[in-house]
Amino acid sequence: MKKNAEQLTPRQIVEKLDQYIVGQKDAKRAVAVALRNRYRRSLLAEAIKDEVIPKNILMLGPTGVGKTEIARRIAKLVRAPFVKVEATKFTEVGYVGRDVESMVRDLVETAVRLVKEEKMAGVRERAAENAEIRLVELLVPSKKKSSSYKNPFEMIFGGNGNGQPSDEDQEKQEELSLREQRTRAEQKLKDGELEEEFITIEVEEQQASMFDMLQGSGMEHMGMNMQDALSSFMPKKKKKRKLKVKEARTVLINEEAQKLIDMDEVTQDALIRAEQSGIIFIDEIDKIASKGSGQSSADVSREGVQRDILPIVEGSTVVTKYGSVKTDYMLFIGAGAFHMSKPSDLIPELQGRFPIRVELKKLSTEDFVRILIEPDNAIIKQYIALMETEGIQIEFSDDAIRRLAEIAFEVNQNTDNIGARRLHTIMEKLLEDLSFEAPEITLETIKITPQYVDDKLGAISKDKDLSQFIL
Ligand SMILES: Nc1ncnc2c1ncn2[C@@H]1O[C@H](COP(=O)(O)OP(=O)(O)OP(=O)(O)O)[C@@H](O)[C@H]1O
Repeated sequence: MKKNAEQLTPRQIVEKLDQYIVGQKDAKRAVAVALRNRYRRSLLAEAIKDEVIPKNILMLGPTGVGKTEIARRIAKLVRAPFVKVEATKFTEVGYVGRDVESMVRDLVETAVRLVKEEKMAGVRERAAENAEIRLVELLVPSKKKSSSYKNPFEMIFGGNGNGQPSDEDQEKQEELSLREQRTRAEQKLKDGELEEEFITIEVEEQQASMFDMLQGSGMEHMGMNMQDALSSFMPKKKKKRKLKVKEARTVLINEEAQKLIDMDEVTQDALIRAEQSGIIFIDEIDKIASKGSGQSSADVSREGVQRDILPIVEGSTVVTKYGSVKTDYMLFIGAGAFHMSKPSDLIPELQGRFPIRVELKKLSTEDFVRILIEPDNAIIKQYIALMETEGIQIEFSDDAIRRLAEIAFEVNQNTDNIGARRLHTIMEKLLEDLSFEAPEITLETIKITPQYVDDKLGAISKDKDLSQFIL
């Protein structure tokens, strides 16, 4: 299914999003169409293809109502590289114009990780076979170091019980004995009998590259391929580590998979993936819209950030450590509450680049009830699963869930409205004691009733000062 996700119809995309996000139909439809348009564009003849640029989306709505979640889910659905940035970050002291390009660099970084993961998954079977061969070699090294040396396999299982061979036959015998040991080790590995045994393996130490060190120093744009140049001079450090066979296997599979994939190919594919299907989510874009006269220094700085962002959204080439990347066909989703400003307060050029506007609704008590129970990863399902690991069954009655939703709604009204995020803090508080005591509890089923909810949260939720800090 995932492979052909690009070909999903807008209706199917919305259905997929419905599995995770409650309501917000308009926003779901808008991103579904944007995605489908990409697919349509990919089918066009080259000449016209270059003329069709993605229509970026502006999501308007208060915090915690699903803006990021919709964008993130859609990216996951089609395995598109995705990054989220806060526009206000670029108004902070110390940021300079060029820094906005870091969002594109981060996107490429994400794309590289994504493509690498996919390619590693593609060679996993072969990597696992190679890792098994290396494990056998670690357990029974093909060359005996000395006659008194015992390999790890002998340490675990003792010698092979063949007795002392005569001098002239010794070499042959040893070879035979090693071969036999290797066959036995292979079998025991296969049967999972050695998983808990310890072996020593050499692992490469992670070293921060020069380029990584330069990042954020404002010098990264001159980095380009400096990392590659420098890394060829820097020897890779190896370190011995004692690990259980099962852990060593994971390390070895990873190492073998790395060897089997071609990093140049990964980089090339990642650059194309970022260019053709990257999604950049710019949050708090409303905070850089200036409604003032444009005279104050804050206005100037906000407008400055918009002007810095503009070329990226309009389409330009950004240099990254993996190579240059064009931003022309990336999808940009701007998001903000727009309480204090309006989209029309953005500079006209930027407004034009975000032609699709969708408004996300405030969440009601009814929405909260559904968010608690319906999504595939619903919060209540998560807590039930967590407690199950302790042998405890928690059961929420319908009216207890409604009570939780009501409390979340009330606290949002009375303090800050943080949308569905409130459900997380409320649930944490509700189950705080239970989470602590769970390992000692022998009772198998715990029923969460409205009374239980009120006992745990009633007093706090009614006290505005308290709920500000606790819920
Ligand atoms: N409509 C919804 N359905 C299901 N879960 C939701 C919904 N709205 C929000 N959530 C959950 O609430 C949390 C915050 O949502 P999200 O990150 O999408 O907020 P947002 O609207 O992007 O706000 P902000 O701009 O402040 O980041 C997430 O864990 C998300 O899963």
